[in-house]
Amino acid sequence: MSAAKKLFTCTHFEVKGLRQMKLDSLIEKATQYEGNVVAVAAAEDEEVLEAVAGALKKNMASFLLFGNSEKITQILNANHADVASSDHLTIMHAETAALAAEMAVKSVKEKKASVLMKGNVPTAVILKAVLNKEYGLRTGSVLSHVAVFEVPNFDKFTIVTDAAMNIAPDLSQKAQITANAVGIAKSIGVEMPKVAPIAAVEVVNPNMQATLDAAALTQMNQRGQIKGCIVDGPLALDNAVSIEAAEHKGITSDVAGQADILLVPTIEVGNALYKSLIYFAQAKVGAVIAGAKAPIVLTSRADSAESKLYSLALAICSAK
Ligand SMILES: CCCC(=O)SCCNC(=O)CCNC(=O)[C@H](O)C(C)(C)COP(=O)(O)OP(=O)(O)OC[C@H]1O[C@@H](n2cnc3c(N)ncnc32)[C@H](O)[C@@H]1OP(=O)(O)O
Repeated sequence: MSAAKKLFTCTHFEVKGLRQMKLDSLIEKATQYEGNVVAVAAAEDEEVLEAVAGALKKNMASFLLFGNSEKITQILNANHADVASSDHLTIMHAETAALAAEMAVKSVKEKKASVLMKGNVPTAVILKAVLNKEYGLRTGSVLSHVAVFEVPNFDKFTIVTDAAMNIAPDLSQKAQITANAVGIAKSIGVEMPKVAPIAAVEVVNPNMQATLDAAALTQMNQRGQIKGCIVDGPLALDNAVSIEAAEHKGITSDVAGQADILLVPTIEVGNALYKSLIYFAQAKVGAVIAGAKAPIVLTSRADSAESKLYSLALAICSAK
């Protein structure tokens, strides 16, 4: 597949005088890239095909749909007749979901596709295929979940990592998770992301591992071991995202109150933050797994169709 051509850089919208980052801008940006192909593993799923149809209508990418060809065709004809015979859709039959995952992963490995998307296949099955030593998409780095939020009343994207893959990362894994998130941030126009390793407090407490790791990550950043970003922590969530809260605590920091990336210490913190933003703050989100040979969209049934489209757009924007 030819390299995607990047033509579009603006990701801002002017909203009532406020320069606000909108996830819709990622859809617009994704349409400006050329030649992206998304391999969908076990595409026989109404909601996944709704996202595929939405992306096709916006000319975001071409799709290789692996799975039960009869069911895929039936769903497309019944619900998306307008795109069912699109030149940008290819259906490849697979007898089982596991085989569909393997075929989709192999198509990415063979550079026939630039993005992998999960369909009607358990997360563990597709991740096993991704991590397969023979045909998988390992790079030697940690794979991690990166979620980009548009939070009401916040004028920039808030990136949360890792809310869904790494359970209790150690310091080395946190450094790689940071690098993955920095790569995603840059792909959506955040040139020098500010990273806040989150803890319960903003001072080092030897009894709180999150604060020790945060301080070490800060030092690693200052010594050039974590590049392309500014890391400063530990920070509690309030002093990471609110300048007033940071000032109230007397924190002097390039990151406090302005964090682009919230690096959470464990999956529980990240998952609760992720879901709080959606359910309490009505935030919108797009997310990918980064760190593999290609970005991976792991949709879940709870995701809205809009969120699946944002995730696809994010994956396309970050595909190399
Ligand atoms: C945010 C909204 C969406 C959600 O709520 S999602 C729900 C919450 N998420 C989850 O439940 C998933 C949590 N994570 C997990 O269960 C596991 O870590 C995960 C991803 C399934 C992997 O676990 P296992 O399959 O048991 O893997 P394992 O530990 O036995 O390792 C097998 C080989 O894979 C490697 N591996 C595992 N995780 C990796 C990673 N993140 N990056 C890179 N490599 C990774 C691991 O090193 C091992 O390699 P090797 O065979 O020793 O060479």
